[in-house]
Amino acid sequence: MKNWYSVINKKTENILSSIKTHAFITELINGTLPNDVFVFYINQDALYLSEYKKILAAVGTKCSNDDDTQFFLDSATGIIYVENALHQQFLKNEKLTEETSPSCELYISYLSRLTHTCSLEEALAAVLPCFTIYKQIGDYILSKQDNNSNNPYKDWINTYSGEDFEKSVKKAIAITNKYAESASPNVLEKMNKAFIKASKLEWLFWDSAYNKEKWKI
Ligand SMILES: Cc1ncc(CO)c(N)n1
Repeated sequence: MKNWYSVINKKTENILSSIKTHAFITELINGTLPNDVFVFYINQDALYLSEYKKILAAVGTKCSNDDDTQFFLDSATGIIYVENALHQQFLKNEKLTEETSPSCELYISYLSRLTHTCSLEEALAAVLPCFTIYKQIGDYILSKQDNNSNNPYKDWINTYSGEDFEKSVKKAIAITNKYAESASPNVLEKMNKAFIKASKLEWLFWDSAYNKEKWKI
């Protein structure tokens, strides 16, 4: 199938718009998101990213094309820098937890399971929303900023609406589309499921941060 991403992107428009209208995002846009909620989110995101980078490296080693492998290994390395920057800026002087929230754990575990026990095509489809949704949400938030300099979260906003991230998102889409081109209908169906599930988990991640989700026991 040609241009698989544009088809699945359309199919998941409802998930993207649910993220755009989520209180976490609307309050991030107008700068009223409570600091403790943002800190909870960044703390969980740091825990998420430290596993996600290993997942990207694993996806990279599954690719047979050298350029594709390099891309995922570079993305994994890039995440280490992002993590450190976010840590230093938003988490200094904060009390942090090492315990992943249930939704964070679920997202990491889902990606890890697909990467290690399913086909490369499914793994590629599962990790893609982390790129594409953050790009779309980053651009959306930036488009709603009249005076970005007053927003306490502007550095976070600029990270995901920037050009470097855009290049990387385009490349991730191109690689996944290339594999989809020669995939069977059965594999394409599995790729769709993985992309949809991971997109829902993106929504859940914001929602769980907004509610400062705890383990019930
Ligand atoms: C949960 C989540 N998904 C995607 C990204 C973008 O890398 C992120 N930082 N966190």
